[in-house]
Amino acid sequence: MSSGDALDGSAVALAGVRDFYGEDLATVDQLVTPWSFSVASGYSLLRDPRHNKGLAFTEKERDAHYLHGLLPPVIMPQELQEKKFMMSLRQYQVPLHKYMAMIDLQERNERLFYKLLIDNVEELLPFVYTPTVGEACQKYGSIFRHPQGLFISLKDRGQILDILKNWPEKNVQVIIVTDGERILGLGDLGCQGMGIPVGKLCLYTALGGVRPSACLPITLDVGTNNQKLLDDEFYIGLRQNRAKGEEYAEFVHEFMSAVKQNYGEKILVHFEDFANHNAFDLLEKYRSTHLVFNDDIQGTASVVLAGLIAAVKLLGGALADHKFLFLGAGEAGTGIAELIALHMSKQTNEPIEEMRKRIWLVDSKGLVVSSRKESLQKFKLPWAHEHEPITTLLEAVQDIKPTVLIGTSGQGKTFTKEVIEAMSDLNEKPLILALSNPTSQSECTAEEAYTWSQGKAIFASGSPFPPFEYEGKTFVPGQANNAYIFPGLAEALASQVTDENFAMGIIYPPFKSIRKISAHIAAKVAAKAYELGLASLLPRPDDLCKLAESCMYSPVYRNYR
Ligand SMILES: NC(=O)C1=CN([C@@H]2O[C@H](COP(=O)(O)OP(=O)(O)OC[C@H]3O[C@@H](n4cnc5c(N)ncnc54)[C@H](OP(=O)(O)O)[C@@H]3O)[C@@H](O)[C@H]2O)C=CC1
Ligand SMILES: CC(=O)C(=O)O
Ligand SMILES: [Mg+2]
Repeated sequence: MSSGDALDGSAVALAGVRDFYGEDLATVDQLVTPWSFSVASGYSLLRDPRHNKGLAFTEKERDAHYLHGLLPPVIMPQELQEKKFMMSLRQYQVPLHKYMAMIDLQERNERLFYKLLIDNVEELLPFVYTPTVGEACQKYGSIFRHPQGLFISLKDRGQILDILKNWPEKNVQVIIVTDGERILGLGDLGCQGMGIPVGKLCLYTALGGVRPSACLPITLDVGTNNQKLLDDEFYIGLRQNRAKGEEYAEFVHEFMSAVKQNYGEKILVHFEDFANHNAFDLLEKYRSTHLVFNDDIQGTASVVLAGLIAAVKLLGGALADHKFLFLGAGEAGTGIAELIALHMSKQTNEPIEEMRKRIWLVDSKGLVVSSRKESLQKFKLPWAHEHEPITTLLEAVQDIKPTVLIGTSGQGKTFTKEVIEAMSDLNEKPLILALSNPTSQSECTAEEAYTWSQGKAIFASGSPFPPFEYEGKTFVPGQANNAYIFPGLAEALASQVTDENFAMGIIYPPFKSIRKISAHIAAKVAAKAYELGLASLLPRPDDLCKLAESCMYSPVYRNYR
């Protein structure tokens, strides 16, 4: 196509956003891809991950699809394949090897991959997701085998719509896009950040039940400022420094326009792991024209609020009785802080400005206070309260006297023994959330939180920690990770925490029941949509939870005619 034509607003309006197949009069001047569809059989069926069943093909299917001779005689049902794969996976000692084995399986046999992930979610999540996915991104160039999403680089300017059309799935419903600048707490990983949208979309399917073909991972390669990667002979991205300013904005705008033109108004664009100097602006810029969601700002806020609502049940009192101190005043920190303030304002009928006064943030320069206003980024301004400057976290804890301490700094080991002890001196049950990922960047470990607080802390973390025994009592740390929610409702998640969970000090329900949790959250979201008159499925089904469960992707092999 002549690239510019589809990109301004008027062309988008004319072009018929749903014309995937190039059949509308409005699009006659545009080039289209000549798609053809055929039934996979024989060797190509075995090489097609979406339809491959490995040794599970029946005699009848082997007859009908020209598979005889291509497989050994045995017919192995999916359950036995699953058992076999789990046995071999457990042999690997190195987490990255488990990650690679899982990715290989996904590329070979998608349904078996998801069956494994769904049935063994607590065991496998740490490999497909944080912490291992962080290491995978750092080494993505060396372990790269097959592309699992779209790489759109600055070289593709003017042709982004064409690039989107190269993706084989037409009915995409959700895109997770990153530009790789703030990958977990590991910083700028450039094009190698692709592991994050790929991993997160696996969770949309495994945890949330969204079909895999509806999910599209995208990395926008605008360069990297990570010199180590630029010098790495196996680096897979553009070897240049990051585009910024207008060049960056125009590139992202072409992408956002092309996405809507190709997939329609309802496509969800989930922004992930952008640096905060772009993340807030992108959310603001596109929230009125696109269905956008920033997981680090909004998803994290929901999950943390859910944990706090549950924790308050354990502690007694109301959320507004608490005082919050954050280490880290970026996307996650200010996103969570704002949702807490909103929630407290709703609960107390007090203005949000009053509620914000109960929340304090520390950044790399110390406590965010009004005397710093001139030099603060916009998203920190609501938190710049009147106070003397304070430079260290320990002093901030001693002075502010928080009941809740939340780590969103991306800096490991910053909740020191002194900090945890100070929290424990101040509170009978200090609530400590070390949210930074991966494990290496966690503000403290579960063991440190429980030991230094002498078993008093209620603790949850962004990456998983195993249960820890302290003086004969077993503490099970919860995982405060946006994986629970990617768009969802905090109250719906909090209501899933049972008395049994509370008894172990957990403020999040276990991941093993995640599909039930997701259905419950989806039902609450749908109920809200009906309440607001936004739902299109009419009449309203009686049991929204059952409906949500019935819509979920099932990884069970299908029978072929
Ligand atoms: N558990 C979960 O679900 C989630 C976890 N996270 C994790 O949270 C972390 C932060 O992410 P995000 O908020 O997006 O990142 P940002 O870069 O937006 O924010 C980081 C903040 O930490 C501050 N900071 C950095 N170093 C220090 C230090 N030594 N002492 C005090 N403050 C410091 C920065 O200060 P300054 O502003 O001065 O630079 C900034 O305010 C990451 O590790 C990420 O993995 C993120 C989203 C979800
Ligand atoms: C979990 C997540 O989104 C992050 O650490 O960035
Ligand atoms: Mg993230």
